[in-house]
Amino acid sequence: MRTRFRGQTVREGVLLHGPAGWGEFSPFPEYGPRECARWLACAREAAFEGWPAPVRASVPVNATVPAVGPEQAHEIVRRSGCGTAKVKVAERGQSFAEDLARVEAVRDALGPAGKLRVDVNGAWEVDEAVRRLKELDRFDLEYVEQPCATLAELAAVRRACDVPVAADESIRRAEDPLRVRAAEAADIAVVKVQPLGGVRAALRVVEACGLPAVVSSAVETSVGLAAGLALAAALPELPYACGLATMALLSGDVVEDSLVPLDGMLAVRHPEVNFHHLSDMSSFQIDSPSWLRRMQEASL
Ligand SMILES: O=C(O)CCC(=O)c1ccccc1C(=O)O
Ligand SMILES: [Mg+2]
Repeated sequence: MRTRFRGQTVREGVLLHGPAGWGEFSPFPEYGPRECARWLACAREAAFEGWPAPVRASVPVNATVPAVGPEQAHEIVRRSGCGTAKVKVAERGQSFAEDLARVEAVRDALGPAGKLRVDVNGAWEVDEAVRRLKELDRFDLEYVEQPCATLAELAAVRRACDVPVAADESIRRAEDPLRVRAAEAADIAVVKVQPLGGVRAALRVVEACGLPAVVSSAVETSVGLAAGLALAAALPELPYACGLATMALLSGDVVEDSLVPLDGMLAVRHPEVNFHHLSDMSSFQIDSPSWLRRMQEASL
């Protein structure tokens, strides 16, 4: 990876090939077999079934800004060509002053017409969230993603402030979407295809949830991103830019023609792995026995 993201600097996973094309199985290191079963179902769907028909040929995407300094944040947004940016805030070990400086730099790079959202990854208490969102909203927030950890806290933030609330971590398990709706905890659902078990499973989650959806990546290669793109392409409504411009966070890819946006849009496609690309790069290393074990355990 180019910069640390979610505390990680290396991204690992398995690529599957089947009659429908390539699939990616790349659960984060801390995920156990039960959770990994859904990630594997997503890869299997990509390789063996393929995806539902798209209703659009391209998808608007946001630039993703990790918890970097303001100059770097400005540069990331400027180079992305995207009119929407999502900024990570509340990174462990950083101050709120650093968040403000990063968000200010991103607003400057976007200009007044750009859309700017922040992602807290559940790190704030309710009072803290309400106070900080009031301050951050001087940079005009489109929404805040997962300001607090629990549904009750999300609902409290939503009642107390004007910034729309998106649920991300609260959507990950199949039984959660209905509870998000019942708790009136969010205005928007962030959906990721691997943790939800594939494109069809994620479409069902969005339908059950009844909220506008933002498709976001788990920082995959172009093979994994293609599944998220297929979901975004198949959703009946897509009112927000999606978090699928994350190839910019990785230092390498496994396909020739990477899924990177042009003028803030990703063209819908399912790219093929390029073997030359893989074998040419000494930077691609993987511990195969441990990944085979993870796949087997996820299949039980
Ligand atoms: O949504 C985006 O812009 C990019 C994806 C992203 O932020 C993300 C990627 C991997 C794991 C968690 C998250 C997250 O949204 O919290
Ligand atoms: Mg998030």
